Amino acid sequence: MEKKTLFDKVWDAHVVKSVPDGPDVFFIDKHFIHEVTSPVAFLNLEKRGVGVLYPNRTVGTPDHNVPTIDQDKTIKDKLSRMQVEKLRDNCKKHGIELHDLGTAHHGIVHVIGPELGITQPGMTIVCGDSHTSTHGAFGAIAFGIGTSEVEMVLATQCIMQSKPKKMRITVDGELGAGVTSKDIILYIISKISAAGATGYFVEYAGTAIQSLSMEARMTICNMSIEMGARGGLIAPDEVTFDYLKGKQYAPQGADWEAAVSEWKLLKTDEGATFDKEYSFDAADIEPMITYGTNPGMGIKVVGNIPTTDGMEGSNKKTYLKSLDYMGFQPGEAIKGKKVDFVFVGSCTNGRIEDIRAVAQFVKGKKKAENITAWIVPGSREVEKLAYEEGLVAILEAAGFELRQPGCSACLAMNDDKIPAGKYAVSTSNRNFEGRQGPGARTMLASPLTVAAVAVTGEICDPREVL
Ligand SMILES: CC(C)[C@H](C(=O)O)[C@@H](O)C(=O)O
Ligand code: SF4
Repeated sequence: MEKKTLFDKVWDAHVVKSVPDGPDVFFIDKHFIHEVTSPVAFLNLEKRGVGVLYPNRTVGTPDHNVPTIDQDKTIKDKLSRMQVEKLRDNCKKHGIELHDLGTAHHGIVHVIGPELGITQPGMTIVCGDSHTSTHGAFGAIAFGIGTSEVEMVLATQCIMQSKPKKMRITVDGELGAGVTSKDIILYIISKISAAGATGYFVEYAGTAIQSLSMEARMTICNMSIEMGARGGLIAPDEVTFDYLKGKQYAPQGADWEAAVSEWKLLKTDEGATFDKEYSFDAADIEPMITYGTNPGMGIKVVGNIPTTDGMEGSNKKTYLKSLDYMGFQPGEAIKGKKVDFVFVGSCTNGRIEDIRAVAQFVKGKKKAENITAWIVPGSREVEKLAYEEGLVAILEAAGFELRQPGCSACLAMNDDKIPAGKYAVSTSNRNFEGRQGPGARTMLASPLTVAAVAVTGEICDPREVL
């Protein structure tokens, strides 16, 4: 029998029609929409007089540009208000489920999908958003699409897709103390570069990956896109099933049993081949931080910023430009650099385990005076748990400011902007120039490292801060 990878199995099960030498017509099980990339798609449908084919396969939430204070009041920013209102109108008109601002399951689209059990193994999932790759943690094929494809999915529940190449990244062994899944993915990207997986769909495998919780797996799949991959996925296992069991949209009763036995088949066959393979040893991974302006520019927190040795021409120029933006010199240590802001949130690390990790670390401590510390839960559910578990009290006592759910300072489309020239250590996924505000300098790290930085006020090794 033909040996198949997990990716092949899910892909092949969703091809409606194979077009010789052309892209496949590909069926989409679930479609998430948010306020930024859906309005034009709906507008075009309207112009064409076309409806939404399967409204119950689409779920919406406003997340990108919503304010994170006073969410019960009218949104002040005009563009944001218009986009959120458009999303509301479009969902209402087409009978699409919407988790609106202030409702129990509002939040970042990639946080609420898994939380509600909408995201399930073996599914195909799309959203007009690159970090749709997050959902791959469940053994789903999940990827971002453009607005014209959003329109196509709304109208037909299908898109045209050429099958990407397949890559497997295996991480075996045990993680050291203070090393988290965020460090794994920052490490991988630093090794293979921000373009290293371009054209591939990545399967993450190995004992270090299997040992992770669902939330930690989501952090890894989330950042697949930051190394150029179309998406990333992890074979579902007992951890996945335990996470999903009893969730609102997960199958129930006899359907649950049937689903789990199907899901258990979703793994790469022994002997199946990949177009490219990488292997890493978990023991080599230490707490990581980025020093530059793409997520591949990462080093261990105890490391030095690379020198320009061996770099030439435009590469060297781009590298120095990036360091100049960050205000860093080649060869210097990153530890001890003063920081102004910390941001805990986003679809990478804005889930309850992340907030627990930060709260546990800062309990009984105070943030440093030079630090402004923002904590933005990924969803209302996360916010609720953070209150119930007493985490908010701990964080506020330490001097953190809690905001309401949304993308917030991850991309600073709302008022949550880091001022120009200031340094932010952030649990999010992108450190591009101006990402967190014009002129803002972003350094990506794990929630644990961010917590340690909040307390010391400078780049530090969380393993050394008691
Ligand atoms: C606004 C949206 C289209 C964008 C994306 O696709 O990822 C955003 O979520 C981001 O993280 O940059
Ligand atoms: S939290 Fe950040 S990365 Fe995630 S969807 Fe929002 S803007 Fe994009």
